[in-house]
Parts: sequence; structure tokens; C-alpha cells
Amino acid sequence: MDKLTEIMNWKAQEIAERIRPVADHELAAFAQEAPIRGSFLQALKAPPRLAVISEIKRRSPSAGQIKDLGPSIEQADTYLAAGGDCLSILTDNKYFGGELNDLSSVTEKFKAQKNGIPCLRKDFMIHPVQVLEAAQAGASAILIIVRALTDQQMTALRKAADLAGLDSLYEIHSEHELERAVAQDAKIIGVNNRDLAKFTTDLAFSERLIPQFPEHVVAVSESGIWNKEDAARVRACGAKAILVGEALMKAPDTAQLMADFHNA
Ligand SMILES: O=P(O)(O)OC[C@@H](O)[C@@H](O)c1c[nH]c2ccccc12
Repeated sequence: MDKLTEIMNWKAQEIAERIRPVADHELAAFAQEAPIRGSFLQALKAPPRLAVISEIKRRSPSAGQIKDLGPSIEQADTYLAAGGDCLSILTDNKYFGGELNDLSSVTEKFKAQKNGIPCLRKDFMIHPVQVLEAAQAGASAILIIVRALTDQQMTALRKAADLAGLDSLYEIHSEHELERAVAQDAKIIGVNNRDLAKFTTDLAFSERLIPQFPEHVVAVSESGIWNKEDAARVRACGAKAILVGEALMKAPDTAQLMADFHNA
């Protein structure tokens, strides 16, 4: 069994007791709040330069322990000060050491400051109840991993996200998955350069797949981006944004690396 399948099986078990029908009005109640949270899609589209989605990731199955981090807000403040455009906050506990509170504590503080930036709930989404949790925790977007889901599951997640005023980032790793994301009318598609079965990263996945995106789709390149050269490489093939975890978590000078990415 590959790692993604293992994680999805665990996730289905983890959320089993929280699963319940989610009514449209429960989700729609959050749509009014959307302007407070800020639009993830707009934040990616707005700058003429490369946009950076900075990820808060404590550990991962491929890297092991990444950073012995205290409260997530410390890392969020570092990213904000460095000029990040959006955040991605891992909320999976078993494999990534995160929790929903890592997200909600950050969005709460951003709300009070009025200068927050949109946050993606990074988790393995299966059921609309997780979308409701994301909205409650102040997220502006959810992740839809195409390979891990049926078309029906994707449709249900997308409908829930739309109702709650959240954007959906569709993650792909092949032409077939790109087709499936486009069939969902995806507005944001990310190429994961990491093969979630083998854990190797190769930027050639972005170079092969992004040029095949429909014109109107915002292209994101995810994983394995370490420096300005990597960022320039994916920008050259059409990426409008990059999603970076490990390199930013470990950077001795976060602002410098962010500037390198922005200037790539
Ligand atoms: O740390 P990296 O190599 O910069 O990767 C970040 C991000 O792309 C990666 O964490 C990721 C991409 N897709 C995911 C799905 C679930 C969990 C994590 C991920």
C-alpha cells in the first residue's frame, strides 16, 4: 500500500465519528465572513511577481521532524513579516504533527490585527464536515487531492467550499488528474512535484503539466522548491504561485528566501 492510501485510510477512520450530514445553511453562514478572511484566489492572482504560499509544517512522513516549533502563530508571524502572500497550515496530527488549533489560533490573531493573509487548511479532505471545520477555523481555502478522491467526493467537497465562500486548491500529479480537476471547473490547480507514493520530488512534473493547464486556471507549483533557481524554473513554465514548506521552515533568514522567491 502506498503512503497516500495509508494516510487516506487513517483519515477516514479519524473523521468517522465526526461525520454527519452538513446542511447548506451551516456552510453558507460563513460566506458572509469571507471578506474578513480574505480571498486566497485573489491573493495568488494579485501580484505581478510570483506569489508564495508559505507552509507551517512541523514534520512529515518524507522529511521526519522539520522544526521543533512552539505555537504556530510564531511561524505565521515570521512569514507575515517576511512578506508571504498566503499561508498553508497542516492540521493533520498523526503524520504531520499539526492540529486544527494551529490554524484557528493564527486566523484569530490575523482577524484582530486586520492585516492577516488568507490561510489554506492543509489536510486530507474527504467529507464536507471537514470543510465546515475549516470555515469555523477561519480558513480561506481547502485542499482537494485529486488522486485520493472519487469524482463524487470532489464534487461534494467543492460544493461545500463554494457555499462557505472558500476557495479550492486541486492538487494533481498527472495528466489524468489534471483532466479530472478541469472537469470540476477548478480555478486553482497545484502540481505536487512530490510523488506521494514514492516521496521523491522532481520539478519536471510542473514543467510537464502546467503548460497543459487551461488559460484561466491559476497554476501553483508545490513541493521540493528550495531556492531562487527552483522558483525561477517553475515560474518559467507558467507557475503563478509556489507552495513551500520545508525550505521556509528551515531557512536561517526567512525574509531573504522569501525575497529570492518573489524576485525569481
Ligand atoms: O516541504 P515542501 O517540499 O516545500 O512541500 C510543501 C507542500 O507542497 C507539501 O507539504 C504537500 C503538498 N501536498 C501535500 C498534501 C498533504 C500534505 C502535505 C503536502
